[in-house]
Amino acid sequence: MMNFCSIDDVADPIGWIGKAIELQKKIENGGPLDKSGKSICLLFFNPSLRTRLSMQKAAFNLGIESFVFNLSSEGWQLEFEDGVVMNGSKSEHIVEAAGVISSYFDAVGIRSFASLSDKANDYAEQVLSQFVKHCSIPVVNMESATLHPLQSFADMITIEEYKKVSKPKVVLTWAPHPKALPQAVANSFLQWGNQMDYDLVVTHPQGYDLDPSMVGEAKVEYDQKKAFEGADFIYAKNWSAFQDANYGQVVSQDMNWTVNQEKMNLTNDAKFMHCLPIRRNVIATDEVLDSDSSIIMPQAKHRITSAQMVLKEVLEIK
Ligand SMILES: NCCC[C@H](NC(=O)CCC(=O)O)C(=O)O
Ligand SMILES: NC(=O)OP(=O)(O)O
Repeated sequence: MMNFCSIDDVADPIGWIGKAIELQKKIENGGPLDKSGKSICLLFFNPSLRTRLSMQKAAFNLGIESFVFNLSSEGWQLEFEDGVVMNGSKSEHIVEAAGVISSYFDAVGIRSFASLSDKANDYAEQVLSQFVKHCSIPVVNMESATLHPLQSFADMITIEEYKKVSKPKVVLTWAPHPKALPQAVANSFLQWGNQMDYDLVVTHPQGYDLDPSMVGEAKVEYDQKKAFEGADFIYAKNWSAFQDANYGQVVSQDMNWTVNQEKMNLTNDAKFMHCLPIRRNVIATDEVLDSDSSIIMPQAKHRITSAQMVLKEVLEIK
């Protein structure tokens, strides 16, 4: 066994340099791996279970090597502003970080939630757009400040699989939560839902109106019970306030908005959906989550489907 702690550990340093130059040629010609030779970097500024594991499983299914990097706990603190004098706490600029990642991998996935304090930066997608600007490889959104398209794509696949009518009534309902959460999942669900042949409704208490450009043609209904009538799909999600005056704040924790069986009985035998993780008996009751109407497990399983499709497309895998 050998260590590699200093040059003292290398018997033939000059020979190693020759060998390393040969290896570099192999790496440039598609890598020494006998699989697709493709690799992705999955960068996380925030926690994840489904996104991380479904991306890794999808990569595995495609013969792609995935490298997970929990940047906020393990990496250098990144500077995203241009032209700053970097004499504070931030050690590395996005320009170099993105450049290095681009030179190592074939694609990069980024998870970076909203700050919920700076609406302008969040809705300008400061972090994601800086990666897109400075990376020379495809960037995959693994939930950004305002959008979660891998989730919404999986949601649409799930609705397609379970719908019993050609134009289902799909209801996105706000539900209470103890913490301030981003609007990304709701925004993205509405963006994708607007592209489908759905009777699309969004219901929430006053004060939780979403960005009108995300709501699009969806009907806004402030009476949750009315919204549930005749629904084929109930999609529950919490989000914090979008309005300027109280952006990112919890303006209501009204437990009357929890999805329960009594409300599900108002629907057209609707299927219940949620992106997970879910707070049981806050967002929805155990009774709903453990009922036959709940399709949260197949929905989560389709995260692999959506991830695999996206990786195939961005990496042009035939
Ligand atoms: N990726 C799916 C949802 C992620 C995030 N939820 C959360 O942070 C929930 C955390 C909690 O329940 O403590 C959100 O709402 O955007
Ligand atoms: N739904 C979702 O994105 O789950 P994770 O946050 O666990 O990745």
